[in-house]
Amino acid sequence: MSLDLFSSRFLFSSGAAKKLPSRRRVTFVAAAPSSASTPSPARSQDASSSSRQRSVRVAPLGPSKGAPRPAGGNGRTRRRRQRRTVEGGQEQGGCVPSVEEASIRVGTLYENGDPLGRKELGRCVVEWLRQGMQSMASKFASAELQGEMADLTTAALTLNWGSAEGQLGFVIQAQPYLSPVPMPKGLEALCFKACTHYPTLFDHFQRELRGVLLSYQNQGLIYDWRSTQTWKLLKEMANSTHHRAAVRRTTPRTKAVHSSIGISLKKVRLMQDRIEDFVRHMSDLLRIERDAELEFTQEELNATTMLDNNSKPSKPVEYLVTHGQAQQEQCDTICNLSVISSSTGLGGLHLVLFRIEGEHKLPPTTLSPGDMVCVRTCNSRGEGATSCMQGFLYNLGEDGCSITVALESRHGDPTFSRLFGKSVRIDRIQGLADALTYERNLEALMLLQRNGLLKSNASIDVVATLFGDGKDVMKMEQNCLIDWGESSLPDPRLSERYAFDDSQLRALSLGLNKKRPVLVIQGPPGTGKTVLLTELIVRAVRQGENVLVTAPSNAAVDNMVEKLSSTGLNIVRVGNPARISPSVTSKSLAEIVNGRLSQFRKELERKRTDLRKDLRDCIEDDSLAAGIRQLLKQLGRDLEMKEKETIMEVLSDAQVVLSTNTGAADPLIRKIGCFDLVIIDEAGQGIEPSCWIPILQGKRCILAGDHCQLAPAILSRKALEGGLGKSMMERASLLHDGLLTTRLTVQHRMHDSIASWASKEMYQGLLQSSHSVASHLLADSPVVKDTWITRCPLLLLDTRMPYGILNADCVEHLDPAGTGSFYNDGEADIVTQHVLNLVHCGVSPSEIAIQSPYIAQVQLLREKIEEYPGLSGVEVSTVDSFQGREADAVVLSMVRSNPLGAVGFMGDSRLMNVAITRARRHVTVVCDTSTICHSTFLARLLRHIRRYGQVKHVAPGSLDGVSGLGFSQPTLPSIS
Ligand SMILES: Nc1ncnc2c1ncn2[C@@H]1O[C@H](COP(=O)(O)OP(=O)(O)OP(=O)(O)O)[C@@H](O)[C@H]1O
Repeated sequence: MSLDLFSSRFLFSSGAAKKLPSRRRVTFVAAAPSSASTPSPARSQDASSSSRQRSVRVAPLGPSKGAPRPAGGNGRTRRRRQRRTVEGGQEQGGCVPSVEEASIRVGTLYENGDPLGRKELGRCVVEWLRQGMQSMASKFASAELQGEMADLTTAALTLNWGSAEGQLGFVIQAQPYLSPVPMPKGLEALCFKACTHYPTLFDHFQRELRGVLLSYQNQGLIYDWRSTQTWKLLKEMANSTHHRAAVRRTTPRTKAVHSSIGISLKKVRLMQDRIEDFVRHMSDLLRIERDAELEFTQEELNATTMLDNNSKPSKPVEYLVTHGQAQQEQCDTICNLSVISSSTGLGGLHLVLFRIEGEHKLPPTTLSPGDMVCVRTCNSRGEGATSCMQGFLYNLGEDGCSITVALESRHGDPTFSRLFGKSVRIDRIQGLADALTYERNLEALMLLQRNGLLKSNASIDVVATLFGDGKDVMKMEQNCLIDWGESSLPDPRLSERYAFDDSQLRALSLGLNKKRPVLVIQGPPGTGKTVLLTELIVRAVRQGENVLVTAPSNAAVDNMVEKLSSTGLNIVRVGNPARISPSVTSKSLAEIVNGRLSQFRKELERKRTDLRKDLRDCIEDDSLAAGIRQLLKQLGRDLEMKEKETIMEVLSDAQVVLSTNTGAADPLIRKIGCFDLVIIDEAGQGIEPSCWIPILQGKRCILAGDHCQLAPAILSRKALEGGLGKSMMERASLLHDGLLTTRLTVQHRMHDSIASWASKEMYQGLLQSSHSVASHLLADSPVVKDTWITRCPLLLLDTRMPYGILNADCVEHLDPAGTGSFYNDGEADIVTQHVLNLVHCGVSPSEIAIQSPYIAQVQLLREKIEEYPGLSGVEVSTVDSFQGREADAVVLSMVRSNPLGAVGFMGDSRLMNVAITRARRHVTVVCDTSTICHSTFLARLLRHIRRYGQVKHVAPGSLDGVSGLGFSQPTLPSIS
């Protein structure tokens, strides 16, 4: 249906409404009233001619380009939009609507829901509408007075205002009454929008009609305004289903928007529902995992060997509850300790000093600072008598008799007081269920649920992005609240440190966009995530942002601290001092604060000494002594106060704060307030609840990592299957068609023969090698001898001899400690011999890393390597703990050798991906190929090495060249 408003013929002023030939085709001539309040036939011609100037093609179909949008969006955007429209209108000249406006299809406008609000239209437009509608209302009301109502009613009913066509008819009828009223200058577009909007017009008309009728009633012209024909007719229309449907189409409730994210409240509620489901599910999984951890912890504690029932508790054996050689890797225990003193360390930790009873020294122990320990009192047999108190080993005293443990005392109740005067035992337990971590994860979920979508939440854009749907994200972008584009870099190629490749530059540019709430940097091994993050942090600080950097593990955080140390930024590492790597302690909060307080402490100590001396001198004088004691107490309080002040000073001055994900819940960090940017490194390795701890403290976040490398470590199968093992990074990278993610594609670490295996196996062949590293070898270094080994990027040392013979020394053994770990003595010998060879060739020990997925093998290898002083500096570690790092030469001991072909951990593609890709120039895999090839994944790796590298059959201890390596030879024959 298309109606030309000004070809319409409907003569109100005649007082006789003509019956319309058809409801589908309506033609009117609207005679506008002589004045705003009393329309008169005399002025109708003028009105009609003036209204001709703004002819409108009415076509109740879909909206056209340039049609005013329905109310919505936030005020700022709307105003901007209005301004733009108004400016456009002015260009067309004064009150005359533009051609674009004139051809607006008002079909959707006239029927489009709730009235445009007073705020939206502004006072001038509302006044303009009021005048027009008052004039129309007066016309209706005067018809009632003049007894012409019957005709009017007929006209109205014919138009059937309650129907869809009727609404359009109403809009058309209103035009002649609005035309004579001059539009407020500069607001023509808004007036135009309002005068074609059925609910708005109806709303104003109704209000004005009531006013006019009321004034008639006041003048005594009518008895009760409510019982007039006119009003009843209007109410009838208002109650019609069509009218209601038109108004209901966009009800105010659905149109109400969240003022921070510009999304309708209805959708925000959906988002909140999603958050609540997520929080409920994750909390359940955390609880399941926690139970599994507790069970495991209990088993570990129970497994701690006690003294034999029949043995006499004779000293000094009882100090060390011995475990088997292998068992020491899992659990080490020291008994017969007494509490000497306690003091409060930074962050509210209670540092408790224990000393071995009597004149004895501490027994040899594998305990080292940072180890998680359980502290209990014990009886003379070493049996635990109280429940376990968790803590960390802070340090082992240089006197060889003492040990300090940092115990948590979060509720102001130092429960360790019950340890005083008792015999205490300390157990190191790996995988001890950490109550604090669990509580912090749960707290983060609770905060997400409670505050996630609150206006006051700094990270609301991040929450909305991660829990909204595609349309929500688009809406936020349309409203200019967020921006997914790249920021313009001053000169991206002028990095002081690296010539970044294109994918790195793109990530850098996206990461510096302050309006981007979430960026996922997905980077395969060696693609420069760590160096990129370093650069990003430097530049973010330069653009005025303060940054919180976290990672799931202490090792990964310390890795970032190391990288940032050389940038000149003011960085602070927050966390338990016992768990911070010694190489970065200078950047730890405790160290910095201690440094700043050293003078103050010295001064305070001097005052204390003087006061104590005074106290001794006046011990007789009670009041004087009491006064001195007060002063001593005051000194303690002063120190405490000064410590607090200094901590806050250091933290608020810091441009970058670093901690683990769970460490970010530290009240000291929370006190700093909101960060501009939160960066999570190794994000693929952390469980999602832990990532919410830092994320909720920042305005935007960057997750960097690789979900093809190590995943979060989950103990419970049920929790794993429930999704706890899926990292936030993995989830985010699948959201909104990959909108949040950018990929790094060029690796700058490995020889291409090494990288091409990872590329094929894990990255669909998309990982390219930078030219600068694609062919680099050990032999390229001027200090390394040119031998066939140093010219070989991939080497397989096969413990299975040709014709399937296996050396008896090279079979796997289960750890007798019952840990489930395996070791392989023969393989350990071969690894050691090979490393010796590499060192003989000139490879620096610090550039060699030995890895194995089995802790028992790692322990064995450490012992073997320690036997050779020339090998000191060679890193021996589990694959997990070497993630994020690199070495020129990597030697991997696979351990498994059994007739069943069981490969255990080795079949985990992510683990192998990490293990192999740590190497820059050379990888040696030591294994029993006949066992390993039972895994198709590993068989492909062996094939790859055979094709691009060298294979040798080896036996341990063969110094005569039987192995083919000639281990006794310091220099090896070159293959060239
Ligand atoms: N643009 C570049 N130019 C030269 N070298 C680079 C560049 N980017 C990264 N590198 C080098 O590549 C190596 C790997 O970088 P980095 O450790 O940052 O990678 P990563 O993605 O964090 O690796 P992984 O995930 O395996 O830990 C480093 O030696 C680094 O110095």
